[in-house]
Amino acid sequence: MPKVLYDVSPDGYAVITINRPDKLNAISLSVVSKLNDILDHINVESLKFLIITGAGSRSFCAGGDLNDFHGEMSADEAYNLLKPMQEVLYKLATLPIPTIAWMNGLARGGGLEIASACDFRFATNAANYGFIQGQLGISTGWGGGTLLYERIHPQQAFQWMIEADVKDVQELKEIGFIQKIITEETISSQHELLAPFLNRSFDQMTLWKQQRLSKMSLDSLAIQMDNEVKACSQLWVSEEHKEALKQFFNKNNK
Ligand SMILES: CC[C@@H](C(=O)O)C(=O)SCCNC(=O)CCNC(=O)[C@H](O)C(C)(C)COP(=O)(O)OP(=O)(O)OC[C@H]1O[C@@H](n2cnc3c(N)ncnc32)[C@H](O)[C@@H]1OP(=O)(O)O
Repeated sequence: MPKVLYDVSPDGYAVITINRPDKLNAISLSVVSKLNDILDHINVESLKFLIITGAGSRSFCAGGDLNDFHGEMSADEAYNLLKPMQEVLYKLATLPIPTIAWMNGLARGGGLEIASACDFRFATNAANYGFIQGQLGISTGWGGGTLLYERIHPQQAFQWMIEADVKDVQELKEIGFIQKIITEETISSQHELLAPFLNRSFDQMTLWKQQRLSKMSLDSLAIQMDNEVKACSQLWVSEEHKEALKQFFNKNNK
């Protein structure tokens, strides 16, 4: 099965599905390349909005695949490893149509960076969500910290990064990270959460997205996201990060 699925609905929206449910939809390097390819070829003129989700009911995305995103390397090598996914997130964040992260299950680390790249986040109440990079001795490596500051109050973003805790949907709602709680997970044109998006015209959706993007300084966004990758690359080689990876692999007997 393809690791990323792309489906276009006749009702005028598209769905990207990260399709590695047995690995909690962790982002491998091959997933990065497929996401990049899809975003480069989306026919935005024929779409009202784009959804990104994860396959299965357990996980939206457990972050970077630690089998691919690890190993003895220099800070420069870590930068080269992280940078392509940062570029994917920049493309997602600046797509000319609205985007929704359909958080069908848990999210960790880079999974929340993907969600932060989207304009809207709808999350299931049956899971929990953590910007846990702080626990791993690193910072956000794909530019998602910069994006988080665009989505919620800076004080809340700052605190979440430092505390690196796992939150439930009520907490996410309180800090304004998610807009809706999903109780019926299947994505369909009949879903009540999608009705307001489907009832608007193509031109309305594009215009409102343009308006939203005009409130962000895109050049500065690109620079800040790149700086974030550089900063994470420096932490990548720290003993704290190596120790955190060792614990994951010990637990999973890898
Ligand atoms: C690298 C980029 C960086 C960034 O820029 O932000 C990050 O994304 S850092 C964050 C990376 N992600 C994590 O650290 C989360 C790792 N996963 C977990 O801690 C746990 O899986 C879980 C999310 C707490 C769920 O635990 P549990 O219910 O016990 O499930 P398992 O651990 O058994 O996982 C099932 C299955 O999935 C594999 N898996 C899960 N997460 C990843 C991952 N990030 N990379 C690779 N593989 C992952 C896990 O190994 C299991 O596979 P099998 O052993 O083959 O069954």
